[in-house]
Amino acid sequence: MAAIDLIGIGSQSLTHLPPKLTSVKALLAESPALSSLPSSYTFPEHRNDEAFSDTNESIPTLDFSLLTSSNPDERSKMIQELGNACQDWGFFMVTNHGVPESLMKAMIEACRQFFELTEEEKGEYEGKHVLDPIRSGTSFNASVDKVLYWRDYLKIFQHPEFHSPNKPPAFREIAMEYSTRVRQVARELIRGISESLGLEENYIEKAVNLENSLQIMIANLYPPCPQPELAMGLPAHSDHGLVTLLIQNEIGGLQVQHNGKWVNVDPIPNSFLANIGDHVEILGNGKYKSVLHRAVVNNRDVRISIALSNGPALDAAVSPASKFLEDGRNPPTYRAMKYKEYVELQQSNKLDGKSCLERIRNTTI
Ligand SMILES: O=C(O)CCC(=O)C(=O)O
Ligand SMILES: [Fe+2]
Repeated sequence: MAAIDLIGIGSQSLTHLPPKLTSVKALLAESPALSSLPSSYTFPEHRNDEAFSDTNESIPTLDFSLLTSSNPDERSKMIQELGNACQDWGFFMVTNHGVPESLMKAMIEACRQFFELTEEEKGEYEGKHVLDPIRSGTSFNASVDKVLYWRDYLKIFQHPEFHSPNKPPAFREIAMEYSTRVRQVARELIRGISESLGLEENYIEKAVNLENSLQIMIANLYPPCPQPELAMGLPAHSDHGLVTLLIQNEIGGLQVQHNGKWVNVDPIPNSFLANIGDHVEILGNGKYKSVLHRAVVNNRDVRISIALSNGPALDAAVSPASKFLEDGRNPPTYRAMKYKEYVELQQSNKLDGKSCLERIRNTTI
């Protein structure tokens, strides 16, 4: 594979991550003419060997306004569609959600500006424990990842307590408004999902103590990569919460598992890409699957994505709804664990291409 010269001024190759470089951004600032991927980011196995969908399948699109429609027929039709989307894909696009496009763009811009801060400024949030309310870093879990991922991140708790970095100055106000609006969309989706599972509309809300739900903003930066086919932005994983709502700048990179094959997802502008997380899979005792997805990188454009993970309250221990256990004939597939412990379990380990649910699956059945 020919090495690609990112900005065309000669070539330079790095085989090791220099000490003290804490982000992909810093690596590229230090070596702007980097033409080959440092070995610390190179995956030995070839991604192109994996099964790719050869059909033109695309994830379903749901019109959010119909979910909140006062017309009961429209609403029940939409609940049915939501249930089908959860069962067939675990992923769907949400349009007509009512969150202003200008706010979505401002949020992406604020995150871009955060990543532009100096390493020193970002350093305040580095090396933190997984339950610290603000943390930034690189890769997924750089202390245990054998090969580093081509990704820098910022993770901030937005609820039940709101947190924000102090810089850039506009971040706080934009994030406060954005996360509040997204939480409203997430709550409606959670109600719809509850109903689509044949449960009371507010069953999930009560079971997970949604009033005190943990909402985390995860901003991901994927700079252009000299040999993208050898690197990975974020490996296959499922999300730990209930519903994740994702936006991105206009650059694609997300791939979703569907029927055992990878499918590229190109979101339509001004929409959310939604997916269900592990805790919806738990609540339905496996009826809806929390689907594996990953982010690949490219050699041209900076990609920014912002995922808002909406989960149970930290101290809620969620278990399958009794309806799915059918008087004990279907034993629970997962053992109950406090969400706090589950988040710690997922975030403190390597992402190994499997869902964290594998770790709490009951093996005696
Ligand atoms: O960057 C992406 O599109 C995926 C991000 C993601 O899956 C996550 O942050 O959990
Ligand atoms: Fe994810």
